[in-house]
Amino acid sequence: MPSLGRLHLITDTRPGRDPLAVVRAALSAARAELVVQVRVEDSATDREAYDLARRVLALCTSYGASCLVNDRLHVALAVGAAGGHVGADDLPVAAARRVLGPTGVLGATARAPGTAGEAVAAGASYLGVGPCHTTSTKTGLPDPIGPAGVRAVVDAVDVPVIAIGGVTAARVPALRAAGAYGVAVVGAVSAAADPALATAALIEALTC
Ligand SMILES: Cc1ncc(COP(=O)(O)OP(=O)(O)O)c(N)n1
Ligand SMILES: Cc1nc(C(=O)O)sc1CCOP(=O)(O)O
Ligand SMILES: [Mg+2]
Repeated sequence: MPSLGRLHLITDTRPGRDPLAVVRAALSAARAELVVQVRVEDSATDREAYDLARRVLALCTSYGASCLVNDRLHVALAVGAAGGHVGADDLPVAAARRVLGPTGVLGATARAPGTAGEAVAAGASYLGVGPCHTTSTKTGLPDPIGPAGVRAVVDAVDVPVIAIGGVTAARVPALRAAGAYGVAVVGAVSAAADPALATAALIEALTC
């Protein structure tokens, strides 16, 4: 399995966004250090998800970066992405592992040590852990767990923990100190005035 990048950019496909332009800008700054997770609205069709994933994968490939697909593992397989990410409303982790096979990158959402351990035992190769801070990108989430919540999961598992939810470059040091291997962001890059500059700041915070 290839080594996992530390900065995961999740596509923002809410109305009025231009996810491909943001991905291009982020790749120009982070290059092979970036993982792009293609995430579409639940209302998007499989064809829309497939078309976006195909385009994102082509961009990632030209920079040596990895591409994952959120939720829709058949789309991940169809485009030839490196893997996918599942959460509580998606395929169970063990089923997702069967779909992706033994070498696919499989992320699973975990919010507490118990479920984190179960996800790893079922075949997750990394965990998305959060929400670390308040986010305006997704509704219906539990209260933020903060760096201490991330630390609790890190201490329980032996796979990389990717902290998610309200992550900014300024918040990265505390998350790293809590043991996070990397971070996943939507707004910190997608809503930035200069997405390339925002990506560079996140990479600097993750690698300094
Ligand atoms: C890296 C990472 N962590 C968590 C999530 C959230 O996944 P999930 O809980 O399935 O929620 P949706 O993103 O599908 O709404 C993620 N996508 N990536
Ligand atoms: C898609 C998603 N999942 C989360 C979780 O905690 O499971 S938080 C989140 C949104 C992350 O966006 P932003 O970086 O703009 O806060
Ligand atoms: Mg999901």
